[in-house]
Amino acid sequence: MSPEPRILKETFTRLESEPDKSADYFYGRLFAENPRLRPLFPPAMGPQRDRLFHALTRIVWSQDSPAELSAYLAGLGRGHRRFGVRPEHYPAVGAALIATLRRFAADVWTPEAEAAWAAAYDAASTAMIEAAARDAETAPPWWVAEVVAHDRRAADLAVLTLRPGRPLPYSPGQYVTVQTSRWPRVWRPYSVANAPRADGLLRLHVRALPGGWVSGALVRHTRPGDTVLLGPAAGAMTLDPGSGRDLLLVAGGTGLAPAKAIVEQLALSGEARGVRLLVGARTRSDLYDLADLRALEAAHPWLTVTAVLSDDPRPPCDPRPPCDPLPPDAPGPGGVRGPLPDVLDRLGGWDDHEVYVAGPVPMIRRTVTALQRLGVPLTRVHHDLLHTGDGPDGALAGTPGPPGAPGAPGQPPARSRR
Ligand SMILES: NC(=O)C1=CN([C@@H]2O[C@H](COP(=O)(O)OP(=O)(O)OC[C@H]3O[C@@H](n4cnc5c(N)ncnc54)[C@H](O)[C@@H]3O)[C@@H](O)[C@H]2O)C=CC1
Repeated sequence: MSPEPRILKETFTRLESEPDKSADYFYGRLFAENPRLRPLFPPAMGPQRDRLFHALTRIVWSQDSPAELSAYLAGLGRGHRRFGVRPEHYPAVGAALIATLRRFAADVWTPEAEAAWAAAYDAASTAMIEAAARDAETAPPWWVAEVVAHDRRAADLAVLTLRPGRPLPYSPGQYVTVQTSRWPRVWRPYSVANAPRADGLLRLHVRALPGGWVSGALVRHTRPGDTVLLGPAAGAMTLDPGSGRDLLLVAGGTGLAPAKAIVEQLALSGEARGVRLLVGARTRSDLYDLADLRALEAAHPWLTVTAVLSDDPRPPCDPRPPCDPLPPDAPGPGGVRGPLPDVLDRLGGWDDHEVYVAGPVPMIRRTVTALQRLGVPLTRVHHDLLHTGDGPDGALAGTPGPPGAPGAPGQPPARSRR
């Protein structure tokens, strides 16, 4: 290893040990010296701190993997276009970052450390600026989209259909960020729930979180005819074109959205791959899309959908067929009881499958750990740790963790709906 990554990691650990204080110092300094930059940031800075540390962590720990670092920085550069960030803003951020490191890593700070950070920041900002410039040649910084349908499936859940004013390219499994007129400069990630269509329509599954700014606005205060802004598509939870393996899709709650987009992609492509979709919900009434899923299952013999209820008051059953089915009033047979990560081993062998996992962050982490225990190589487990954490203090734009890792360092805990 060249000395620079070692120095970056050693000094960065000092910031990691005091994340709140160092982030406060960083932003305090940045805005005191550059007040014109404050309007580029959202009103509540708590979430921004998480994003800063997440990005720095990725940059520092990817120094030894240039291809991964370069892909990450390109995405970051493209994503920053929607905030109105311009090339001339970068030096001020770099100066505040180095001042923060100088202070919080004082015990290990040397001229070599200063030079290593200056070089790393210069390389990172150049990569971001260049990626943003390339992106600007073909894509807008954001898309204006009209809400063409708003299907309220429950008091706290809606399926929105959006029509972007111009085509928004994405792959099934990816997410877009959304801004509503109620909360300027506040963006939250939502997975697209359908494969790309000729008419360009996108569907989003949105659960209003308690105190959720954007999710509450989208579920309770949005009507057909309203407009929202969409950021560019991102995320690594996409089908591997080189793999013909059967798929296991593990979807918790609105984590169903990307799984459904992948199912639609396979239905359109005609690829002959078996797909097992496990749809996790707390209770039967939380299975907000089961009727649609049963219709897909009836239309495609390669698809098996199994509902998994974690908080059902009735006792669990043995899920091996013939399993105690969901009661007759449920929209279909074959339900299983238990937490999603815990039922995996009872439902089959997955070590030869390609697995996609989406849902609450703790569920993803536990599922990835369970799959690892069951012998699935981490290179075949795909997830994005998409964390809406919607609200004044809980937002973190979804960013993928390192391939196969159950959780990227620096991720804050998920907020529970309970
Ligand atoms: N690409 C992705 O990963 C996506 C993630 N999401 C996230 O999924 C979440 C969905 O929220 P809701 O619909 O309210 O889901 P929910 O809270 O109703 O939970 C859905 C399922 O996850 C399980 N679960 C929840 N917490 C768990 C834990 N700590 N350990 C194990 N299992 C757990 C539940 O038992 C249930 O089966 C949101 O946080 C959203 O940000 C949503 C869309 C896409």
